[in-house]
Amino acid sequence: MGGILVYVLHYEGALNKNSLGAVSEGAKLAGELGVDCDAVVVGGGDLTNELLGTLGSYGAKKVYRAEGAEGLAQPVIDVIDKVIADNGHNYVIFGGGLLGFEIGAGLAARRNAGVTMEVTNVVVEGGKLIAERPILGDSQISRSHYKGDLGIIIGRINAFEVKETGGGAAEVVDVQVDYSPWSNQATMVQRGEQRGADVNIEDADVLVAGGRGLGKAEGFQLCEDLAGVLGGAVAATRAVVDAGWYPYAAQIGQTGKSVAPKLYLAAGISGAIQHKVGMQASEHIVAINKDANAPIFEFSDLGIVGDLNKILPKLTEAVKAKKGG
Ligand SMILES: Cc1cc2nc3c(=O)[nH]c(=O)nc-3n(C[C@H](O)[C@H](O)[C@H](O)COP(=O)(O)OP(=O)(O)OC[C@H]3O[C@@H](n4cnc5c(N)ncnc54)[C@H](O)[C@@H]3O)c2cc1C
Repeated sequence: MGGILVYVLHYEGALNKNSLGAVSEGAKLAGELGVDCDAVVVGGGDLTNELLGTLGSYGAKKVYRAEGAEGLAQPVIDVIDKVIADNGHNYVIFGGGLLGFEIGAGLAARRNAGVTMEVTNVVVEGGKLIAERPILGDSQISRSHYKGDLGIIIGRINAFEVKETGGGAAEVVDVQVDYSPWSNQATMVQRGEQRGADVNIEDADVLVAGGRGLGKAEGFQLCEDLAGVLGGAVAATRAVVDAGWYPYAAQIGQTGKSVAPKLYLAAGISGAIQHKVGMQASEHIVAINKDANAPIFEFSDLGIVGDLNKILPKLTEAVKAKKGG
């Protein structure tokens, strides 16, 4: 039986955290199947043996390295296609994200494989992988069985936990690829930089989340002030991200990130199911909403009915005073 191959994204000499989660998950599953988990990377000179060797500590046995354009789907599809043709992997795992969707879909078409996206859990049954994904507003779980030689699994962002296994350096294997004539027709013109994109909301113990109740983009200053004194970070609902008030990197929920901080303070957020699924695992949930019937109060530990414009600055001052500043 072939092994599991995981695509690893990188940017400016650093490996992507979601991809490390996918490698950790792939290694765990490979252990249960009795096969190897390998990784594949595409890029240029910053992909050193030293950097790629570190994937061994997340459970990767070999790392296949191809020189090519990073950040575009078609060249990566060519590379993965070649690695599978040469080594017979039966599953490919992606950590998620738009590029993962595009590569996974292209690879499925190229190799006539099954593909499941937004996967939150993978289990081994009868020597095969089964991908599970929430459906119908996350109220049910759908299970994908794969027939044929290849199954493609695209995770939901942050669904797979990063785990170091303590393994030694992975072996780096260079792959020569004849790119398809169309694969290098597109070039990366610019990578978007987003305000707040550098904030790591998954690792914050305290999140102050803002919704449409903030009224306007500038309203986020109230959340940033409170998050600042609490040593936390700022999160957002899809409604405000879609409105351009805050970057997508901070979006919590079904189509954003899933978080589990010690404290999740929701200001001006109604508590829609699609938001709830991304934050309900928080240890303590505090909600501020002017509507006493807002759904968020149904799953909050503490609810404050009132105007956030008055409450947030007072909270910030109170925390500052308590800290003696
Ligand atoms: C397929 C799909 C996927 C989705 N994915 C996501 C997702 O990942 N994440 C997500 O968040 N949403 C998602 N949504 C959208 C979701 O359904 C809701 O529309 C969204 O979460 C609402 O955002 P909100 O709470 O900011 O806005 P609203 O629902 O408009 O709520 C604003 C709240 O602010 C309160 N308010 C107003 N003024 C004040 C004030 N001065 N003081 C205090 N409170 C005030 C109001 O009472 C209200 O409860 C998705 C929807 C679909 C269909």
